[in-house]
Amino acid sequence: MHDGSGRIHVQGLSKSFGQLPAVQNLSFTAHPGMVTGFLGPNGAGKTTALRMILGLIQPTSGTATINGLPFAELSNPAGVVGAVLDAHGFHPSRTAHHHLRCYAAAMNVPDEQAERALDLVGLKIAANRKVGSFSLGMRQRLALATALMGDPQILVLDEPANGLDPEGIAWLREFLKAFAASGRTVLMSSHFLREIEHTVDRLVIVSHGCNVYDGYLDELRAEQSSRTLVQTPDPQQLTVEAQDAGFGVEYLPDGRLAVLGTDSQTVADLAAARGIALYGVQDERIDLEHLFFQLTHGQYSGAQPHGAWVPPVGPGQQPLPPPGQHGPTSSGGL
Ligand SMILES: Nc1ncnc2c1ncn2[C@@H]1O[C@H](COP(=O)(O)OP(=O)(O)OP(=O)(O)O)[C@@H](O)[C@H]1O
Repeated sequence: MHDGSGRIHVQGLSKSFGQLPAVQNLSFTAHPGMVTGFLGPNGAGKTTALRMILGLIQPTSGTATINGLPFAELSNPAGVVGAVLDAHGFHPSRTAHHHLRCYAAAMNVPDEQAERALDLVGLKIAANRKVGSFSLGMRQRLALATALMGDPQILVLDEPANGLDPEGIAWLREFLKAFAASGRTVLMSSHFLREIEHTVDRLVIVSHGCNVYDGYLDELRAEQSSRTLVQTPDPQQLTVEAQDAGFGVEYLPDGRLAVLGTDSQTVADLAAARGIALYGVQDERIDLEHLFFQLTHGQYSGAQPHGAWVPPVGPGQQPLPPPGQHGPTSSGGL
């Protein structure tokens, strides 16, 4: 159990490469005891921001601190932060075990840490195989094992699910949740919301280098207007009752009613109390993927829906405001 002090704090962080503003005025905090997802389309600036947090590149302006200090000033960096930015670059003829023992020597930690780390990431069975024969998913696990060698307080992971099969993704999810539940901190990037939506507690969404959302995933869901879709032989009466109860109502082309801002139980209770028959009632699932597309204002090429959904913001129009108080944290535009 860690003491809960592992905190990453990013304040007004910016980085330009020549004329290109890769990261613009980025601010957020990754808290202990939580998995924070750092989400954005390709090229949104995630890796650049993570590299600044880890002291690998200098910001153009702003600060990134870990436990209140820039990474370079941490007295025991491997014991504070374990990072995976890239699952390549292993020596192909070294075994996984040999690779980790080299790290153990470099980090001045006991060799047993190598076995422990391999065990933690489920690679013990491949400990004596040469890394050159590893799949991308196995390399991801080995990279994670390397990051865990110092028994760090904080994990910083750039696209850790890349190359993992569904079983590997499920394993990673449980691993990271357990890591955070022990009072430690996870900051993980992804460009694919569905991949991390069951893993993260908080979300920082970036687009074109700027924050467009910073808050809890549950709040993001809750702030979206929800609808309950209802099939009834008496839509007019249900409309009157729903409106009297303060809910908006829309008529759908298929004959159903959409009752706005409530849930199926409330609508069913309302109908039952007034003796209105219902043939079907269903909460509309909030499609976070569409929401992500909306927030990133079309920068997210991977979220292009299958021809059915049209982004709510057209060229030249103002972007829709992000939800609630977690709205735009930068005026840099979506
Ligand atoms: N060293 C560099 N020199 C010049 N431009 C760079 C450099 N590193 C990143 N960039 C540019 O900065 C922008 C942000 O890149 P970055 O890799 O941080 O995005 P990302 O969100 O991590 O994307 P991806 O999901 O594709 O990895 C991109 O336009 C990229 O081409």
